[in-house]
Amino acid sequence: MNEIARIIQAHGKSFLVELPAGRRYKATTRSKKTDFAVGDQVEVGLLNEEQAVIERALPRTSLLYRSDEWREKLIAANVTQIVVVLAAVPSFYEELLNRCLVAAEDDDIRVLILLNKADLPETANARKALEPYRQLGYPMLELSATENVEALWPYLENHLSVFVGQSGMGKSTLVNGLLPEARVRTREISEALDSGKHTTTHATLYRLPNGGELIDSPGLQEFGLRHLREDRLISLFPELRGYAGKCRFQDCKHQREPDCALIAAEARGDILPQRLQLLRKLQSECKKPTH
Ligand SMILES: Nc1nc2c(ncn2[C@@H]2O[C@H](COP(=O)(O)OP(=O)(O)OP(=O)(O)O)[C@@H](O)[C@H]2O)c(=O)[nH]1
Ligand SMILES: [Zn+2]
Repeated sequence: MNEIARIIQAHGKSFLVELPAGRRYKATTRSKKTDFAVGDQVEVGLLNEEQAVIERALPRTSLLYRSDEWREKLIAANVTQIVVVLAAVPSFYEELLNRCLVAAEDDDIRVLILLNKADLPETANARKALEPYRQLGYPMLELSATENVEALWPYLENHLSVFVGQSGMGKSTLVNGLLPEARVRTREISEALDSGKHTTTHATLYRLPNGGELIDSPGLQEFGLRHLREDRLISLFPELRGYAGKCRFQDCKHQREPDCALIAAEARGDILPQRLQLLRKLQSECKKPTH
């Protein structure tokens, strides 16, 4: 008899799935099909006490992935909130933050910008750099994972959240602070699946005591968004979308065309140069609409 399970770890072609009551199985796929992600609800057939086969994924409410010229990589499925983890040290890439914001808008996912390492004096500058994003309406929280993570709990309630951020921003430290026991347990499982290799390079889903769930994803240096449709891009920038269709030329690329509404808005200081810059960059990276 088939059961519905949740993928809680993905290791290439092998997966760890969990039934609602908590029982875990190593799972493989029937065919070569491996495009399943942590967070997926899947129908599985149980082979024995330890092993299962994934038959298919149930429809997803969201799918977060990155793509570049060569490949696509699934990050997480069914996520309802992206927690972008940033810190002043090592310094964060503002473009990566912006790419997360765009990806979240595309999938209708909520965002929380989490400025970690609040104990460091450098945090004052990072806070200043992030102020424009707060003004755009993105919720922001500042804390120190090594000191106290309590302030994060209310944001995680009733969400399937994913931690996204560059290496070194403190994602693992946050998970340790939130769930000291779960983390150790998962590392053991992870090592078993990987036949003893010590690794923390896999996304893992944790159930939270308050009803939410949390996915800790490996550090991200790049967030390719080639899969976004070029004609939808401007709508993924909440403060830019109002300018759509207001340029002199209908097919304006907002580069140096005369009477471009976006260039004018930037000159007035109404929009952030780095946001317009990313829009332009994505326009040249992304999928052309097919009519
Ligand atoms: N001062 C300070 N250091 C922190 C804080 N949180 C994490 N760190 C340190 O930052 C470093 C990186 O933390 P990790 O939790 O390993 O970072 P990560 O984001 O999980 O990195 P990857 O596993 O590479 O993706 C470690 O040395 C932590 O001790 C904090 O709140 N304050
Ligand atoms: Zn324009």
